[in-house]
Amino acid sequence: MKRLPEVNEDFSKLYQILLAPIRTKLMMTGLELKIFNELSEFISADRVAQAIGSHAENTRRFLDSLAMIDLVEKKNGLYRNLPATQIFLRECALAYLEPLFLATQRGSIDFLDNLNDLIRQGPSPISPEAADMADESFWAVAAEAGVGWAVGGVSQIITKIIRQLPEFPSFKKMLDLGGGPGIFGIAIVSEHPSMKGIIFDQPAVVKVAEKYIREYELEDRMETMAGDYMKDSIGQNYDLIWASATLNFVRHDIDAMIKKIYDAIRPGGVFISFADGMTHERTRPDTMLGHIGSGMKTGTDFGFEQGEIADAMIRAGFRSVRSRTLKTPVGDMDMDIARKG
Ligand SMILES: C[S@@+](CC[C@H](N)C(=O)[O-])C[C@H]1O[C@@H](n2cnc3c(N)ncnc32)[C@H](O)[C@@H]1O
Repeated sequence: MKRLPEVNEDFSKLYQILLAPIRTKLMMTGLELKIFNELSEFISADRVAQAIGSHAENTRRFLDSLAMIDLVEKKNGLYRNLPATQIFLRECALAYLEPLFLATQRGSIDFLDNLNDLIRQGPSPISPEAADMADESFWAVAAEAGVGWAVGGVSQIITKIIRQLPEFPSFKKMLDLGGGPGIFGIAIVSEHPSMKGIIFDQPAVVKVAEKYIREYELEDRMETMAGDYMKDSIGQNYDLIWASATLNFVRHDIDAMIKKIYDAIRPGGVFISFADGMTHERTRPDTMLGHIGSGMKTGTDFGFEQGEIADAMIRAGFRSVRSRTLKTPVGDMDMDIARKG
């Protein structure tokens, strides 16, 4: 008789990894069908099917699966959005995440379609992805997609910290460097009674920021500046420079960029960087998985290691740097607060 092998490990984590794409497919299909728009109140599968013009039985099966992955709840045969679904996945929601999720799917998940080839052969010498990232219109689309991550909770996390800085009441002028849609700059300026703000980004991108400045009725206090922050002037005499998820693009020349930021800040001013800070030999946080595909395709490692930016701030001459890791819905991010003497 042959005995069964002895098994002391549990493979449930492996099975969850296997099922993960099903979860993604279900949520993204729910968004595509706009099914969450119908589920603000408890409703039957038949009525949902009528509303979206779908097959009744398969709609019921689909709704059951959405309940399995905790996007909706089911009670007495009726379905309703759970709170996060109601806030983030309904089309009319203020913090609607579909554009962000679609961009992430394209840039992080679809990028892995040829993973086997990428691992065997390395990046292609002519990488359309690298060309995309060098194209400002790519970033204009990314700016629209990025609104959800800033509006959907991250702005609230960062403004809570910034408004408590002892210097905050005396701030007169801030710069949101590489600000994309400018939501963080808008959120910070909105916390202050009089501070003015400038959103700096590439020409096509600041058009998106201008739209949001108008939407949040801050035209009298906010403006944009277009250019390449490595080559062009970024202005001067700022009390606060805020740079979120952007210094990655100048990681290769971080000292020059941070010196430029240092010079643009008035004495006593503050520079805050908000960026990834990888740990455990570049294996944490796992949310950096989103960058695996672009890294392999373009042959670049954009991700910062924890402390890399803080060290560059000290080298540039900042008097002090305080760093903290913040939990955000898209993973841990490091905030480095540097003060100029
Ligand atoms: C990932 S997005 C971050 C946008 C925004 N700060 C946020 O956190 O949502 C990076 C932004 O940096 C901008 N950027 C990258 N390199 C730049 C450069 N050399 N000059 C100006 N903007 C740049 C891009 O156009 C893009 O809007």
